[in-house]
Amino acid sequence: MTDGTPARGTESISYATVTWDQMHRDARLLAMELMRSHRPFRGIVAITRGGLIPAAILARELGCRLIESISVASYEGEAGTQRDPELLKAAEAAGDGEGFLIVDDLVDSGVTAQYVRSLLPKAVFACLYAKPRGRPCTDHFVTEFPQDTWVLFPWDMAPQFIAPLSRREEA
Ligand SMILES: O=P(O)(O)OC[C@H]1O[C@H](OP(=O)(O)OP(=O)(O)O)[C@H](O)[C@@H]1O
Ligand code: HPA
Ligand SMILES: [Mg+2]
Repeated sequence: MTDGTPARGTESISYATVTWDQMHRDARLLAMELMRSHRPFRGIVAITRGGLIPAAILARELGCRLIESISVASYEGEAGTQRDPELLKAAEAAGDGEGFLIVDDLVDSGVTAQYVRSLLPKAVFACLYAKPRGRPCTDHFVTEFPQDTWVLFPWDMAPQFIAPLSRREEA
């Protein structure tokens, strides 16, 4: 797309918006599920950049103070085409992942999750949102979106003035 709006592939795509409030609520729901189903985690590994905000909320709720990060790049360009994941920074403090929780904002194709899991095979993986193809790659998630829907996160949006219908030339 010429305006920079992301679209994976050439197929038509719908958009779903996620607000800060919604993300916060979903992260708290995820924290409740994780508290119910796991022993306390030694630490959290946030997948940058999208995983950083959910990781901060989960760390607060779960009482985790050891936060590691892992940086992986796989999407590029305005069209958002995906290439093989490239490791920009490893999660050295997490070893093989034993006792750690890996956190990301969403799983789409599952490529990022699969790659990070291969590096930290003993960690639990959690994210807020999942699309059908990525769903098997996560142990926990809160909400599913259709595969052909692009999720617009709050950091990708800004409130904008919009003219009333009566003032729009082509209303
Ligand atoms: O399941 P996948 O198809 O691999 O897609 C999911 C990944 O894509 C996005 O990150 P992106 O690589 O765009 O980088 P960012 O987090 O830095 O925005 C998102 O935050 C996930 O990490
Ligand atoms: O739907 C999405 N939204 C934002 N970033 C993404 N990265 C992969 N899929 C998505
Ligand atoms: Mg990401």
